Amino acid sequence: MAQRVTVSSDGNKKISRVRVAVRLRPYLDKEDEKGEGPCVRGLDKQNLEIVNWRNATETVKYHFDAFHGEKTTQQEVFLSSVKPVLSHVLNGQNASVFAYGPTGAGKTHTMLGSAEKPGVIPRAVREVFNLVHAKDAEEGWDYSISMSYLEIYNEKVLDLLSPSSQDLPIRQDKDKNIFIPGLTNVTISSFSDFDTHFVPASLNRTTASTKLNQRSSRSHAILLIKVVRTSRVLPHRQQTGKLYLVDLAGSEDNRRTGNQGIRLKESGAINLSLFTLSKVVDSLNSGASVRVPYRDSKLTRLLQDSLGGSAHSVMITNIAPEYKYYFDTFSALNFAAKSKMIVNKPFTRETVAVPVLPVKRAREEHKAGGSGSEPHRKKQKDGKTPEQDASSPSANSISAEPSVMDRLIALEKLVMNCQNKDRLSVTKDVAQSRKEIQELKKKQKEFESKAMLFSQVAKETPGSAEEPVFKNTTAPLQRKPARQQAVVQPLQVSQLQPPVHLAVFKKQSVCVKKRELSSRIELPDGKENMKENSWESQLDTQMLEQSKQKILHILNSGGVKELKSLQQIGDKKAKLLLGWRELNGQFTKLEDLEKVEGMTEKRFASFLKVRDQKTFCHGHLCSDHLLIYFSRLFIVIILFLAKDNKKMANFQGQGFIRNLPMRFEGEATPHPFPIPIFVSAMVTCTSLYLTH
Ligand SMILES: Nc1ncnc2c1ncn2[C@@H]1O[C@H](COP(=O)(O)OP(=O)(O)OP(=O)(O)O)[C@@H](O)[C@H]1O
Repeated sequence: MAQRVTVSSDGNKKISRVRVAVRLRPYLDKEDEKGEGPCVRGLDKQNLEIVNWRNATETVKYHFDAFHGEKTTQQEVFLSSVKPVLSHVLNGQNASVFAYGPTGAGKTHTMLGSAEKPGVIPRAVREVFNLVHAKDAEEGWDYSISMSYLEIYNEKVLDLLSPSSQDLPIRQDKDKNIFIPGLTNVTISSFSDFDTHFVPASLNRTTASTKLNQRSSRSHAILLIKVVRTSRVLPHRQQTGKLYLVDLAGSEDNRRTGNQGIRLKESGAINLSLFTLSKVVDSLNSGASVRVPYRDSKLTRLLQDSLGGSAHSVMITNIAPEYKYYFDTFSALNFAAKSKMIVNKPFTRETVAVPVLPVKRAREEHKAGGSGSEPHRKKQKDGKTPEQDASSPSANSISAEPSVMDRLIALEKLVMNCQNKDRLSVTKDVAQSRKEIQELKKKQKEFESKAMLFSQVAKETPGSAEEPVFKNTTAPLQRKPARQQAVVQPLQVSQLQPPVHLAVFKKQSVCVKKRELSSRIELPDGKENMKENSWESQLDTQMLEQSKQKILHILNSGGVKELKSLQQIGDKKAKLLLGWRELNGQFTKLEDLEKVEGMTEKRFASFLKVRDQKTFCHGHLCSDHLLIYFSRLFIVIILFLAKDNKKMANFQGQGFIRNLPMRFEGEATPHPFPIPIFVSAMVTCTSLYLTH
């Protein structure tokens, strides 16, 4: 009996950049759309250009690993973009191919294809079998191939090979491999065997008709092909390579898809997971110290290995030529451009068989009910087995040292099995065993107390409990410093536009009104007042600017929770905002909000109103405001003491002391005693402060 121990090391990890290919689908047969001409076109085998929406006379150019034009065949896409990564799977490494792009752009066509034009999935599986057969003869390895097939629908992981199963959990083992306990894993011995399982399972996938696609995928589908090869000679090295073939659901603009009800809910889940995918790519590009939000969606959790992980990855971005897809195409190309910055570190996963002490067998027998002949992992009737945690004792890597409990059980077995010995020696053995058992129990208690102590320390250590398990501490990612590799010349020009000044904003609140007022009032000695007035306006403008920047920051980088912290933004609106951002990129100004679906002009106006009120009442801004009030009070007192009733009248005219008692308003004769006035002014200022 032997058990398997992991021997793969970090030493053989080489850097492998995510390969990004773009595929342009041909026009679908609507003659009127062809008349407009395409919004995007290929320049050569790696370059393409798209019309610049900011300036229609210019184009934005992109460079990728491969560009597949509308005439490219399924075979050509497979040969140039997919075939090169397949050989790694036979060497115990992971590889993934995923199709990305807007709805109706040809992802399913690329991945699945049709009977006449088979896509990447059937071609890749056939090729894996071909490679295995070619290798089989020449080397001393035995190969075993198995498959799993799942979809992520409305943030639920569903087993397509076992459709009755519920939402499955996603886990990570101690070697940082992602796996799904309970997911069906069926052994396949030939391509036709694969077909037998795959075709009916594909029919289980959730699809529906939308305005943009008759048969739109409403879920992300992931096919996993696992290749395990075992050396025929001792120590029976075993290498496990996984191939993920992913057909993502397309990003959707619901104004165009016409989605409602359940379709709208599906669309929300799709857009949200694609948005998280985009955030993951951003985090990976911004440096090793940034937390990568893999856990924010099931999709990114599952693709963790393919993005910044240990897989050889290929992304095929599908785009459409029609103008109605323009913004989807533009944002898909930007996503593709930033994805090619990501580097992975593939390595071989290998285990070797090591002999197990007989006591280990005793333990297994004990677990299996004592029969010893029953296999530990039960096979289902049809050869399907649920996936196991690679770190569990039944899987690959187990500590070679038998536990105290194992040894206890083994001792007891020894005692039970010695019926042929004579009584004396049995008694002697039993006494000896008891002694040993006592010692072992003592040892076990020691271990337990140490373990408890250790877990307490771990809890108390700041950050240790919060440390995300997916964080790869052993292999820091290497990334190029430059973030943008796409050649985006016209965009760069337009990005140099001067920033929009706050003063031109539609709803400008108090400060602008004041400025207008001050310019209208004729002051006899206006110089001082103008100065004071502009200083205040400046302060107000700064506060508004700060508030505006804060809101823009939240709009551009916040998740649903942060967006909901904004006034007037509820759960639904937050999701719409995220969707808008996913499709159109960053909000450059608050007015962009008006373009978001469901944000009417009226709602936008009330959003701004609340924003202005918030600016003046919110936390630290209030202290600035208080400062203004007390400065005003100070000026009023000086004017009062200087008996300058005229200036005071001007001051009042501008509403600076609007709530002060009438008698303060510059009487014919100055007040003989200023203290009551001062007290009254203090009370007024405080009440002003509180009421704001
Ligand atoms: N390269 C191509 N050649 C011919 N037809 C294509 C090509 N790409 C896509 N199509 C056709 O375009 C239509 C939409 O394609 P497909 O269903 O693959 O889009 P999708 O991106 O998967 O959409 P969704 O995200 O909504 O599932 C289909 O009828 C498909 O046959």
